[in-house]
Amino acid sequence: MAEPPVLIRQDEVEGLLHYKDLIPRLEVALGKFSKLDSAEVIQPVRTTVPLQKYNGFLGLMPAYLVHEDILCTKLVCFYKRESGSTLPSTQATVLLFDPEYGNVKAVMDGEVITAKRTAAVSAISAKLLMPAKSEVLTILGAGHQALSHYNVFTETFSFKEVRVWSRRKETAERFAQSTQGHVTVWESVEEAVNGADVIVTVTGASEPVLFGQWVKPGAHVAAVGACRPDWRELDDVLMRQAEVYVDSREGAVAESGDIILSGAKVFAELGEVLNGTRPALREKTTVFKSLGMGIQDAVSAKLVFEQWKNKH
Ligand SMILES: NC(=O)C1=CN([C@@H]2O[C@H](COP(=O)(O)OP(=O)(O)OC[C@H]3O[C@@H](n4cnc5c(N)ncnc54)[C@H](O)[C@@H]3O)[C@@H](O)[C@H]2O)C=CC1
Ligand SMILES: O=C([O-])C1=[NH+]CCC1
Repeated sequence: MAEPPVLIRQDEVEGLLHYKDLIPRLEVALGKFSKLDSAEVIQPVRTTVPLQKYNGFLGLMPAYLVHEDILCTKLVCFYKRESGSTLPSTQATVLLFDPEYGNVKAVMDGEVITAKRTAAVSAISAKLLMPAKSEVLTILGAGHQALSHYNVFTETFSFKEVRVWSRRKETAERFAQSTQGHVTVWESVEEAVNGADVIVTVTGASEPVLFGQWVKPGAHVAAVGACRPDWRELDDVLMRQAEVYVDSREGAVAESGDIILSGAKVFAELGEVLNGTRPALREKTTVFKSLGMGIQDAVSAKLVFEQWKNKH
């Protein structure tokens, strides 16, 4: 009979999941995904169950990586929160299975995984697409994703200046106090992104907060929020003037309001760039529209479980 699943708590996941291990595995997984070989990677577009009464959704995100034999699903609830709300906007749990028998090997916290794998994929996009000499990073939003993006972007690259904007100045100030390095707080998005080489949008907005007219030509935008077909973070001008990269085309055309409502064309998946089948147009203005993928959770969960087993 199978062993009962181990339970891996949030603080343990935090200590076990490191960007230096995670980024190379995510790059391999994204590349495999973009080869569109269903004998290698199986990942349906996430199923969402609306929670109308609470302004949220339950997302089911299964994935199977055949060669690595990783079978996993994440269950994630995400919500549109009013300004000043203290309720979390994302809650997640990850289940790692034994694919041969079907038993669950591990149940683990999914919040750290979601924060770190999303930020790591944005860092991969920046590595491929940001201008060669990038000095200024602006983060729009000051929540969980803002912090994980700050951490991986400052660990991976050397920006001369990091700026933050949030719709409440106090939140941006609290964020700036919580980071290891110096972060400047800006009161308007227009000023915060002026001259920025890399812009990360990690807000809970459902209307555009970043407008193309403010974005420096050639800048790279990693757009992480707005993951419903009627939600936006970026305006039509930016979406149409930029070369648009995505994690999954199938996911993007089903779920991204920024893509669907602007009519922007998807230029490439990150995995296609990693595979060398589509170019990285670094000299152009680029948007990486991130929606999040089950395979990203799957490789993260495998890594956490491996590290956990090494310690027990
Ligand atoms: N692409 C992906 O893989 C993932 C995307 N997300 C999305 O990333 C976004 C940020 O997530 P978290 O940092 O976990 O949330 P959080 O609640 O910790 O932070 C959200 C931030 O956005 C700001 N915000 C909320 N509503 C806003 C509005 N209408 N206009 C401007 N700013 C607003 C808040 O003040 C806060 O600074 C959310 O949209 C979430 O759904 C989350 C996980 C994965
Ligand atoms: O990939 C993910 O976990 C999510 N994408 C949008 C909200 C949660």
